[in-house]
Amino acid sequence: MTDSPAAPLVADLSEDGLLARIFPHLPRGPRTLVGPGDDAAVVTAPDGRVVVTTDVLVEDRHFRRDWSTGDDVGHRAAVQNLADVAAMGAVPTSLVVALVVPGDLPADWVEGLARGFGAACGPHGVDVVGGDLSGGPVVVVAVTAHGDLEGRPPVLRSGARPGDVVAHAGVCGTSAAGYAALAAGRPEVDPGAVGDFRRPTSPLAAGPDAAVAGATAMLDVSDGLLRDAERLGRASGVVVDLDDPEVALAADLDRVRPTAAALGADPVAWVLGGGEDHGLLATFPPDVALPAPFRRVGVVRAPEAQGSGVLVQGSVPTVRPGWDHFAG
Ligand SMILES: Nc1ncnc2c1ncn2[C@@H]1O[C@H](COP(=O)(O)OP(=O)(O)OP(=O)(O)O)[C@@H](O)[C@H]1O
Ligand SMILES: Cc1ncc(C[n+]2csc(CCOP(=O)(O)O)c2C)c(N)n1
Ligand SMILES: [Mg+2]
Ligand SMILES: [Mg+2]
Ligand SMILES: [Mg+2]
Repeated sequence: MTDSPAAPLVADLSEDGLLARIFPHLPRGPRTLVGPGDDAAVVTAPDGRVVVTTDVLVEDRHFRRDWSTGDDVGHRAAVQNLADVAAMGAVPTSLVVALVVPGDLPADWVEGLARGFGAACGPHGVDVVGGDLSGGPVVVVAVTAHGDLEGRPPVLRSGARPGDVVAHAGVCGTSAAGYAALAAGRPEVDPGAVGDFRRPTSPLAAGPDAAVAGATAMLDVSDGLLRDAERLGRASGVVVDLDDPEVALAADLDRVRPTAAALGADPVAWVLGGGEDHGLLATFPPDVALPAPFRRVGVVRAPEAQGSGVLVQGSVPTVRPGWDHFAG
């Protein structure tokens, strides 16, 4: 299939030929003054400030080509970057996409990747305004995202104060369940979770909504609830004390429990330590009505003897806290 003329490999095309297959899939709206095709893009920045963030996906580290299509990887790469913009309380506006592909990759895979970006960005009015293309030994997708604070102050990781309510929007543990099902060679155990692993959805509108409601700190949960809550706690110099997960995260636990039972895994470890769901974790002053779909998952406490970080019901968590590329 891969060597038929109808399905060319990347190596059968020129750079310009590959770009010609990518460009038609990229969303383009009125914010973009100069889009793909020139030396750089030009976009509007009405606020006078620009939110900018970058995240990379590496083949066999973040995705496997026998587990995910090009469309899936494009979608995931877009969402994980859009979630970082939303986590600042901003509205995502545009992306640039740097792509490394091996010559033996089917060109259709690259076109699917562009389509995945379009599918994830288009509905949010986010434009893909440019990028870069290189050959290399494995697929690498590096995305830079921009966002608009619409006149509001950014919501940092460092603003949580003792007494604040800790709240989460989105799901916890579903992506980990999907990953585990794929890793066990049993994707049929939970096709929905496998779908969420391949194409996570982030509650992007909840970021600006949290900012408007007065969120004191926020981040997206990319590496696991415990690890990211700990980051927020340390950045703020406080303790994020999560409520009993069996109560606060009952819906997430119920969602993955049958899959965990089928695979002999611990659902609490997935919900507290699984990453790549890209929900938003935020803190709010205690008198604030939580904007939908945020739900309370804990409370902020002053640091005690153990310093800042994360606890579960006042105790040091016992499950693996989440993903770290270099530590266990
Ligand atoms: N190579 C780097 N050079 C400069 N700053 C970096 C580099 N890598 C990460 N950072 C910065 O460190 C901070 C933490 O980065 P990190 O990637 O952990 O956050 P994230 O993108 O929200 O999470 P994740 O990548 O796990 O989804 C960010 O402010 C990021 O810009
Ligand atoms: C093939 C394969 N193996 C393992 C995983 C799990 N995984 C990889 S990176 C990461 C955290 C977020 O990364 P980052 O911090 O870089 O955004 C997680 C949970 C996967 N997705 N695919
Ligand atoms: Mg990052
Ligand atoms: Mg983040
Ligand atoms: Mg990370």
